[in-house]
Amino acid sequence: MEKEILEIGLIGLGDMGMMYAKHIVKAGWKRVNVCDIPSRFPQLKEQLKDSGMNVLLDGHAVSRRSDFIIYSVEAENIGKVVEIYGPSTKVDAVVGGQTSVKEPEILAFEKHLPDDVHIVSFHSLHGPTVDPKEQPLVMIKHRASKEKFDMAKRVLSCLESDMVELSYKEHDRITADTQAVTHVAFLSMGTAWKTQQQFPWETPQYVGGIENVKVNMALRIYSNKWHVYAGLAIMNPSAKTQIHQYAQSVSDLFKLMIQEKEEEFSNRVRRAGDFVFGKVIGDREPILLSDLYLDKFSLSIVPKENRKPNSHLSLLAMADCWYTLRINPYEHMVCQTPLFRLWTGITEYLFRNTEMLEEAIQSALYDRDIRADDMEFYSASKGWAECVDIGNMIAYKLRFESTAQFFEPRFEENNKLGKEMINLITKKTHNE
Ligand SMILES: NC(=O)C1=CN([C@@H]2O[C@H](COP(=O)(O)OP(=O)(O)OC[C@H]3O[C@@H](n4cnc5c(N)ncnc54)[C@H](OP(=O)(O)O)[C@@H]3O)[C@@H](O)[C@H]2O)C=CC1
Ligand SMILES: O=C(O)C(=O)Cc1ccc(O)cc1
Repeated sequence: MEKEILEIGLIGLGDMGMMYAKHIVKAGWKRVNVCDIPSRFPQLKEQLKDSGMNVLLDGHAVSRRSDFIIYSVEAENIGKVVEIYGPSTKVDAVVGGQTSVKEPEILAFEKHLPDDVHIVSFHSLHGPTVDPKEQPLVMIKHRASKEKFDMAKRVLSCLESDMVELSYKEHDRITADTQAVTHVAFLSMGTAWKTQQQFPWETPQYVGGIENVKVNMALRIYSNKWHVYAGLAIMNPSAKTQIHQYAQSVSDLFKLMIQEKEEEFSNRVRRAGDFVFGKVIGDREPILLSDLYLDKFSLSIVPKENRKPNSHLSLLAMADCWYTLRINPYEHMVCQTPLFRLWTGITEYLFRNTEMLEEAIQSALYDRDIRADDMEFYSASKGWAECVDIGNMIAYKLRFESTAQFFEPRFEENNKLGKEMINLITKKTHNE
């Protein structure tokens, strides 16, 4: 009955908005009102004429008649868009948003929505091409009665995601670590490869299991829309501290490496490893059982026997950053994205594997070939951290797009492998 009466509205019909709308229609909600910017109205009306969606001209039309309105626009635009359409919200409706960072969204809702509407925000912790089933979905009951919150949960239950209730501040603090820092690490790898005009699949340091994760996930990020990553890094007030520390950890370790200060370097790495992984080893099954699992996801043309050891500066710095900020990544698994899980998985893999860790420390200190790569990685991570710190969206876009262009020819093939890799790691998550 409810599915026939209640009207669900979506403002913003990009990748995520469309994914939500399709699931909601499929679940049997009969009145799903959607819009994108007004200039796309004629094209969307034609394209979606048999979709079961009711395409409307703009956010005013959606807001006036919908009982549950979902904003699914770019984080940098949320303030402006809510300012325009918020005052048209139907009395007693529930309003939510799907942006990746919650503070700007909640502030926009508080500022521009009438007092007689409810606010329930949320965030699917995966991209639009990942099956939402059993992926985390953060639910934020910000200003809502229990009855309205339950209604929002009933509508979103069609995603079959695992709902986690948090406050918006908790959400931003945790995702600064699970998402923003992870992205900076992968973005920096991409920038470093591009600066050297080096394709990692042609390079002997990037052969084998955990290297495949680095290459694949870095390219996966660069194949997506820059505004998603820029928004969640630049607009999240907690992200700056964590990204700054990651770049600082890269810098501190790199300085010790080039000075060949073996004892200090190796003590610092082991201290971080003990703090982050010391207690978990023995207590829980590793995220990645074996890097052999990941061997089949290679883009590499270099035979495995020609592999060269890698210093894994990016992973050593991650552990150092967690240690310095006293962050336990396992406590953040409630907000894990597939990327964060893979990233934590390969870091854990390195630290659990004594031989591999020793090899990484030795190559970090004494392998001069690797220093060139690590120097570029150091400088790329500094550049990304500065860009986020200054908060310049245009600089972020230019940095992002110039590297994306370099890798573009490999996106299609890479994303096929990435999808399989994410399926594998997701299956393992739910077997735990
Ligand atoms: N992509 C991802 O992996 C994930 C993204 N998110 C979040 O979801 C949100 C949407 O991301 P995503 O779908 O990927 O991005 P898209 O760029 O694909 O979609 C955003 C859409 O909003 C539209 N839009 C902008 N202004 C208005 C307006 N005034 N009225 C109506 N529509 C408008 C845009 O239109 P146009 O482009 O024509 O201007 C665009 O179609 C972001 O906040 C992102 O952070 C959350 C989880 C995962
Ligand atoms: O897994 C990741 O971190 C991604 O890159 C996909 C993504 C991007 C933005 C989100 O808000 C949630 C997921």
